[in-house]
Amino acid sequence: MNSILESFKSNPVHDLNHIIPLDFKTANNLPDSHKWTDHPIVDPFTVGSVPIIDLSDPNAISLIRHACEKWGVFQVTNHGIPLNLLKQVELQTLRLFSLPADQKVSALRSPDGITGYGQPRISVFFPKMMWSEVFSMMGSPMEHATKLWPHQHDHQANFCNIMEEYQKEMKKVSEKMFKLMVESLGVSLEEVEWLKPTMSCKDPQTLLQLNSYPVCPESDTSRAMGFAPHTDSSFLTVLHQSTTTSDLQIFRDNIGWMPVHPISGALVVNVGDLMHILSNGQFNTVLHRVLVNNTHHRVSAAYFYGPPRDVKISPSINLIDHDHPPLFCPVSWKELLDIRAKHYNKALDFFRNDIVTAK
Ligand SMILES: C=C1C[C@]23C[C@@]1(O)CC[C@H]2[C@@]12CCC[C@@](C)(C(=O)O1)[C@H]2[C@@H]3C(=O)O
Ligand SMILES: O=C(O)CCC(=O)C(=O)O
Ligand SMILES: [Fe+2]
Repeated sequence: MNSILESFKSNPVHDLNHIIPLDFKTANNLPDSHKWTDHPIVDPFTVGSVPIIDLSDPNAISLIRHACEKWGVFQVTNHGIPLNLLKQVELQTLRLFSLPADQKVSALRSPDGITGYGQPRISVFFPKMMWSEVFSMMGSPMEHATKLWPHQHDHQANFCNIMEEYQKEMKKVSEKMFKLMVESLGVSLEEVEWLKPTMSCKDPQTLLQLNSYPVCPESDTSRAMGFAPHTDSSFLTVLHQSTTTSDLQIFRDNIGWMPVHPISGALVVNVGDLMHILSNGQFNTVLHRVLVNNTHHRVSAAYFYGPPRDVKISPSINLIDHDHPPLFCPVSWKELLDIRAKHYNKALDFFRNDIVTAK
């Protein structure tokens, strides 16, 4: 079974120190284990800002194409997700991460698991720990909710209902964004046949991850890292971020790091590695990171949208000709994750036709 769950089983995290987060509530300074070297911030006013696309704009498709090519990220408005649901997700997220540490640890992600509470998966690639904690789910989070709130059945049910409803809405909006991106490339939807209603066994693989960045106790927050630089491996990621601070940043070649300022009600859409492959390198998989602040507890909800199990992604035949040979060989999401588990952000090179790399 070529699914992303299998990838986690075959690449377990051996060191519990990379799964169990710090007890942020009791930390009154930034421990050495969490001190990173300085990472300078670029002045946002000199370099433009991440495109904002209104989905009801008649030019939305060409704006999406431009944003995916030049930025690899954009913010969408008029996406159809009820604002009240976004608020509810944010409140439930704050509530979950405000629980005592031992209660959160009772729902710990297992070393070879994908769902539950813990540190970001990429922690194993860095010598320093991140100032963050995450909770991931695929479908109903009930199994974990019963551990988080063992005596509060109402709360378990509330949490699960909101998260399930949110995943349903995210699936719809991700599918919409995926179709718009594919269409904007001039690629026929026939090619991505698993989107057809008749192919119900070919469901996309998805994951919802709630991220928490507690208030940093140090005044010089530049020594802490909320989420280390990475690209997402999915086709695309739809992110809801709390509006309190501008800690999410993207990296642009020849410019540097720049912020993705939160806009109330808007969703951030990241192009991921698999979309970079499908577009034969035309769409840019965006490198991003999260800083921390010393005033607000920041939360976000990231929905990763990828192909069904066993489906191999390769550059679209519509984008290939004599002058544009396929840059990548076919790869499933699981195969990409297997290589990322060992080689992290260098993984894409392993599937490039013009680079021979030993796996
Ligand atoms: C669906 C997935 C995307 C992800 C790997 C995973 O299988 C589960 C965790 C996801 C996540 C979330 C934070 C950033 C990221 C790079 C990570 O380490 O874990 C992504 C993974 C990814 O995009 O490869
Ligand atoms: O918290 C954020 O804004 C981004 C989190 C992120 O990049 C991720 O979950 O992959
Ligand atoms: Fe990400």
